[in-house]
Amino acid sequence: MAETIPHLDLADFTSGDEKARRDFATRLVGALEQCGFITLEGHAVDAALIARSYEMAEAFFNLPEAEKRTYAGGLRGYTPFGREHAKDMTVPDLKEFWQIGYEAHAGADQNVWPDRPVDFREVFGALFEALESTGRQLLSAIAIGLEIEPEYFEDRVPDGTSLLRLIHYPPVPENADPKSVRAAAHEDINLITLLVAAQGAGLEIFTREGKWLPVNNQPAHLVVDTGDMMARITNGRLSATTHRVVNPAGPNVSRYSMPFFVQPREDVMLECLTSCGGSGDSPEPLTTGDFLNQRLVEIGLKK
Ligand SMILES: O=C(O)CCC(=O)C(=O)O
Ligand SMILES: [Fe+2]
Repeated sequence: MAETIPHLDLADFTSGDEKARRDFATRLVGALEQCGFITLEGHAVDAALIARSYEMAEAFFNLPEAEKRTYAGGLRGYTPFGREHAKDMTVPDLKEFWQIGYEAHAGADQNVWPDRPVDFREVFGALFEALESTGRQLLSAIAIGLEIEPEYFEDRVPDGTSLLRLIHYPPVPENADPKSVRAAAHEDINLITLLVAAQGAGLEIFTREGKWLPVNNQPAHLVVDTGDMMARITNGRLSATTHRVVNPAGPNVSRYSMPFFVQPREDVMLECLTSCGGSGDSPEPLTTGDFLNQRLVEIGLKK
């Protein structure tokens, strides 16, 4: 892999003719195969909405700890500092976060909304919608690039378990365990992640050449990567690239980021795609719900 992350323009897919769409799909799958990460322009997530979302996230995380904790306890809503850890890590990540899912999702996990700041629901409802529609376009391009039915993901993802996560990494506390970092090395769990460019450096990916490469993308671009569910259904063709968020090298200030984790409905089988089989050693099919439960226990979010 080159020492830069491949960059694509989604407008080639959303506004292009048939050939441009197919080219985009081929380039997207190729870039994800080679690097596991891309940066993306030409998407539907408006720069003003991103700026407003960061203001809103900052206002929420500035609320008193006791107030934030009234929204804790489930997968959606608030997760306090020091709860989640990367798989196989003993020390927690240095972050707190808030999660939002599909309003129409059936089942126990339902959205919660804080009383303050006002407009929180409106702003993050709009951000969820913009990321959700961009995610659907990317999945449809991936389906075309993988030569499966273009509607494959469209039939499995809407109203499912996808989550928008608003993360606050506070200044690193003086008494933090020296081994803990903002986000320890991990692979994402889901099909794809759309990451709204963080304010401030810190994200690094582990390249296929075995080096940590900082991600320095422009604020208006999204960072997109593939997770373990995608690796599983493509039998490793689109593998999940390890990444981390390192502690600040300069001033010890807060960092905010907003990943949108795209994943299917609970009952959807994670089984090898017809175009990716053949080696005879593809992973056992498993439901999305079972896979998620297993991973949420491993990272300390479920007992
Ligand atoms: O904060 C970031 O830039 C990345 C966060 C991340 O990798 C994750 O939440 O899975
Ligand atoms: Fe991640």
